[in-house]
Amino acid sequence: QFHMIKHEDLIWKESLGQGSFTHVYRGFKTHRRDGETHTTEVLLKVLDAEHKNSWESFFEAASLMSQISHKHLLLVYGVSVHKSKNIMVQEFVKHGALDLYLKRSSVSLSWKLDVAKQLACTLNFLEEKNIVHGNICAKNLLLVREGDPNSDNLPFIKLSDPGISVAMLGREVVLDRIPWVAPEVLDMLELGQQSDKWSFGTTLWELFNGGEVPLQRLDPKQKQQFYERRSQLPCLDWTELADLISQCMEYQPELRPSSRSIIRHLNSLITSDYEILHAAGTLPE
Ligand SMILES: N#Cc1ccc(Nc2nc(N)cc(-n3cnc(CCO)c3)n2)cc1
Repeated sequence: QFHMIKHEDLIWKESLGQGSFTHVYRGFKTHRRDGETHTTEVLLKVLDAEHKNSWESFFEAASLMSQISHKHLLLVYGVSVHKSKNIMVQEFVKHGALDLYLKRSSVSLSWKLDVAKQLACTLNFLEEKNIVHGNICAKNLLLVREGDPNSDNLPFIKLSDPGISVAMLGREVVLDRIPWVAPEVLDMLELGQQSDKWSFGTTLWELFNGGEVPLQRLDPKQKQQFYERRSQLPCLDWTELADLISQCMEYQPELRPSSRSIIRHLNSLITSDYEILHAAGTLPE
């Protein structure tokens, strides 16, 4: 169910960082069509050699993304296997991962709210297809278009592939995914429809906290205790949004809101008055 790309058709450029058990590089893929050679800029995601036994999960994640197409889902061109290297070839997204972008840039409240709505629509699309992503986080949101503060053209994001499934990762790595991984997944290592809602809540927190890494200073043990004590992330000063985050990060999966009600909640948030008050430094009590 995959387009196989020949290794010699790949051109490797600089390393762009890493995910769980993977390294990512900028690159190009060449393909010939009616006698002409075309090159397309791509993102090359390489599975680390020492984790090559996770290659099924690695490609399963990619095939999930290529079986369905949606404007907010990253395009996967195919895979390339060469000697012991497993490579996923995906569209290169101009502005990279959202977590880094948020750390570097200041964006308006309406910018953030628009990104949140795009992610909520994507969550709804996946829910209607009964597909569980399993790794929703700001690092896996890619910024196709920046949108600029002055004019009103808005940002555009795409959700990346989920990567190696949480069931294949070691306990240490799963603990380190607290607070994105839903509490029930930690126990039974089984992803359910509702677990994406929890991760959505954490991603909203990242989005409205300037890309700050939640619970960054906690070690795996303390992160485990965070869940054992049913703790919540520090709440934002925008109460209506903080309410949505805590609804999504409800410890009982069945109490989390449907993606449709998440969309309704986001559409009901008015940024204008809040933005003015926030700028003025006087927050509504
Ligand atoms: N400076 C800069 C810059 C960096 C990257 C991109 N583009 C891009 N496109 C993708 N499809 C995936 C990623 N990507 C980045 N980090 C991961 C691993 C964590 O998910 C995936 N980056 C564009 C500009």
